[in-house]
Amino acid sequence: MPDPDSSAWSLVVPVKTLVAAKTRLSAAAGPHRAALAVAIACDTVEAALSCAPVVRVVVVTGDPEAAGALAEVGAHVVGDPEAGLNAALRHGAAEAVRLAPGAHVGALQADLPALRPAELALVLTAAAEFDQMFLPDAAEVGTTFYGVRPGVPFTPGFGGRSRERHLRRGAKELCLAGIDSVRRDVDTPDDLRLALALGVGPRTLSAVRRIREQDAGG
Ligand SMILES: Nc1nc2c(ncn2[C@@H]2O[C@H](COP(=O)(O)OP(=O)(O)OP(=O)(O)O)[C@@H](O)[C@H]2O)c(=O)[nH]1
Ligand SMILES: C=C(OP(=O)(O)O)C(=O)O
Repeated sequence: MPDPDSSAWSLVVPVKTLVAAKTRLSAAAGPHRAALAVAIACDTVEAALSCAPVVRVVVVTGDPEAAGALAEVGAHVVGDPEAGLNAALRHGAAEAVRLAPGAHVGALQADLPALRPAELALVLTAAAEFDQMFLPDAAEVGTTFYGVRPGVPFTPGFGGRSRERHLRRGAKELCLAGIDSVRRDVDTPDDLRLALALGVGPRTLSAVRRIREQDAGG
C-alpha cells in the first residue's frame, strides 16, 4: 500500500466537445465561442499546474482540438467515455489514482479563467483535512471543486444545483476567504465580465480582445 502524500493533489478537469461547449456564451462570442472555450480551459489548467500541491492535471476530453491545446499546456489527456460529466470525471480520477495512488484526487471545473495558483493552494490545503469536500461556485448554486482523500471513493455530483447535491451526500463544504478566483466560473456574459474584473489568463484575454475587435468592426 503506497504511503498517502498528505499534501499532493491530482486534479481532473473535464472538457466537453467544443461544438457543444459554452453555449451560454454563443451570442456574446459568435464565431469565437469554441476558441474562447479552449482559451478558458487552457488558462485554468496552466494556473492549476502552477499550484504547488498539484502534481498532475488529468484532462478528460473527446475533442481532438481541445486535447492538443491542453496537452501543450502540460495536461495529461485521456479520452471521454461519453457517458456524461460525472462519468468523465470518474474516468479521469481512475487514471489519476493509477498514476499517483497516494495523492488526493480533485475535480476542478475547466471554466475558471481568473484562477490564481496561490488561491487554489489555499483551497487544497484546507481540503486535505477532510475525507470528501467541495467548494461552491460564486453563485452558491453549483460547484467548482470536489475532492477526496486517498482511498476515499470519488463520487462527484456535478451538474445543475450541485452545491445542494454535494451537501446532501455529506461532502464538507469549504468556507474560506480570499479565494474568489477559484469560485468564479464562467458560464454567462456576466460571469465573463466578473472574471475579467478579477484578471484572467493570457489566452482568455486574447480571445476576448478578438471578440471585441470583431464587435467593433462589425
Ligand atoms: N469531458 C466531459 N466534460 C463535460 C461533459 N459535460 C460537461 N463537461 C464539462 O463540464 C463543465 C460544465 O459543463 P456545462 O455547464 O454542461 O457546459 P459548458 O460548456 O460549461 O456551458 P454551456 O454549454 O453553456 O452549458 C464544462 O467544463 C464542460 O466542458 C462531458 O460529458 N464530458
Ligand atoms: C456543472 C456545473 O457547473 P456549470 O453548469 O455552472 O458549469 C456545476 O456547478 O455542477
